[in-house]
Amino acid sequence: MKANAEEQDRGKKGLSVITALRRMWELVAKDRLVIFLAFASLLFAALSEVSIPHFLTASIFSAQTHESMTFYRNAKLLVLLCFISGICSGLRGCCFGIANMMLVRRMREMLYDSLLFQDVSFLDNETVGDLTSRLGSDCQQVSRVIGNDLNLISRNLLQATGALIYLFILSWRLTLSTLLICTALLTIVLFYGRYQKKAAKLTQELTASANEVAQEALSLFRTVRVYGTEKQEFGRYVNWLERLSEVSLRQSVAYGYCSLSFNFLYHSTQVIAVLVGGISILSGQMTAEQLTKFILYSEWMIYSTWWVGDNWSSLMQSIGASEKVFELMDLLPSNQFLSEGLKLQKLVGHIDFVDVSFSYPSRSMVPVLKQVNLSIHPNEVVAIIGLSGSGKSTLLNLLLRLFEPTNGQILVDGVPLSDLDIKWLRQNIGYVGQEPRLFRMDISSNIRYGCPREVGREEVEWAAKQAYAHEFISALPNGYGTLVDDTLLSGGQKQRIAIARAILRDPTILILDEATSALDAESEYYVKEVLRTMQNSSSRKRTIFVIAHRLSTIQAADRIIVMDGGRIVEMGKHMELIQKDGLYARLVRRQADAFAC
Ligand SMILES: Nc1ncnc2c1ncn2[C@@H]1O[C@H](COP(=O)(O)OP(=O)(O)OP(=O)(O)O)[C@@H](O)[C@H]1O
Repeated sequence: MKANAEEQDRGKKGLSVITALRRMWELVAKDRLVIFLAFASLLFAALSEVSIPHFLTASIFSAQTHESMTFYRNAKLLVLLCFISGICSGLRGCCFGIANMMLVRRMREMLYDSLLFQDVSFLDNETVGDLTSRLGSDCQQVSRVIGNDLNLISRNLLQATGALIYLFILSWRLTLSTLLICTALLTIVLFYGRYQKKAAKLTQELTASANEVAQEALSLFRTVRVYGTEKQEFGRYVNWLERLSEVSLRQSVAYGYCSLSFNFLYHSTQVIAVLVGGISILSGQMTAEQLTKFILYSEWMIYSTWWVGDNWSSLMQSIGASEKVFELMDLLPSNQFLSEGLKLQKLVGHIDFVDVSFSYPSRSMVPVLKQVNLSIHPNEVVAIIGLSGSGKSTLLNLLLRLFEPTNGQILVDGVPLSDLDIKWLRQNIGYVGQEPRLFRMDISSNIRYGCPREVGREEVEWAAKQAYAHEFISALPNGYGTLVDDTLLSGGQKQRIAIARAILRDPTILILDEATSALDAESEYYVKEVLRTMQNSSSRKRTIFVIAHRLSTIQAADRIIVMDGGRIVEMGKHMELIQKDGLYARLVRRQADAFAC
């Protein structure tokens, strides 16, 4: 409890600059050579740049006093300094750019890796739009830290320090006035930086929400069109944009105040320098050359101070954006990936649900499964039916270990599911979900997707034939090489590809979740045939679960399980259940009536 409270407290305060920079350093430390080279070239470039005004003024005044030797020496040094600063600046930019690229790449890699290994329930609390926004714009914003912010802060700090030392040598009195002005400027810019950090966090959140709304509407484009809600969706998006504009407006006003202060203070330095310096020249305490150098270096210093502050506020924005990214990166992977687990020599396909109860983490008070007891024999074909929401898919989700039972346990070949190597088990399960989704790749790759072994073209075609998908695939312009995505094929075609994908794995356990619901009557007949072939195949037997609303498919099962309100209420063969005249018989009658109508 205490640790939790501390964590929350830290979350509220936000990430400190040091902690954020340390985290970023850990990400790029492998390539520290590039970073050292970047800082070394930054040092040389800054030192040579800060020396240029001195030699520039010295050259001009030595020419005016006809000291040709001094003039040529200064001019040569000036050329050399220009070369050094040019080469080192180029090297600095290149090295910081590389470091930047490495930082953003590793950040995205680690964030994506962390997201992919979360529990399935993680997505109940986070939205896809928000997460892709973290991966995209937030990581991009953080990438400015090394290549831009730190680079420019260090460069300007070095130059300001060099200029300050030089100014003190020239006139400590004048320097104190410049220093006072710089301190005022820095205070203003630092306050502005703090404000920017907060504004950046808010901007990230609002951008993520806007993304989320747009992603939702675009992915449900057909629904939006059919219901004519384009204007409504546009309004939802614009609502977030308006809030974003308000924040940007406030940011712009703050920036305006900051620029105004800079201009005022900058010109004050010049006026003070000319007034005090002019009096000093008149009284013979200073030469015109010294005053020129002073004005050049004080300008340099005030500009550097401004840039340090400006880059500091940009750094604050980046750190603001990094908070949620690091938070997500720090999430521990799902327990399933933490331990190795057992791999059985051979999976037989005997499954026991023992007193299994379950409620979804996002609705922990609502029981979805209540003390389910069920024993499935190897090679048995089990059909699960029941009213919508009775818990059929949930039961099979638990077998796939997408969620853990709240109570009770599931045994596979007598071994608790939680003790098994889940990756190995899933390799032995073929799964066709309620709404099979296809990846944006060719059909052949879609069928091969996730297959644990190398498969050739013949095997892919064989699986497609088994799923009665070969014919329509061959009729496509590029056959198995046709690029598809989730929208290009009909529901039934997508389901047949998903069935081919499941068959290709040669699974011991096959799960078809409403696999026939999107198929036409002819395809449904073929799928029934697939089930029958698999059941009767002499070489390979499988335990098969089918959730289907079409009773014609279910009748072929060895056993029918009827669920209601998270419990198994009936179990048996078709005829037995019809004679029992319970829920199953009612469902059959209801479907028969529906067809008669
Ligand atoms: N991720 C989730 N978070 C919270 N509740 C959920 C989640 N998924 C499903 N539920 C709830 O669990 C209950 C059982 O859902 P389930 O999908 O298992 O039913 P089903 O019998 O397969 O229904 P259908 O035949 O309509 O697919 C439903 O009340 C549903 O609202």
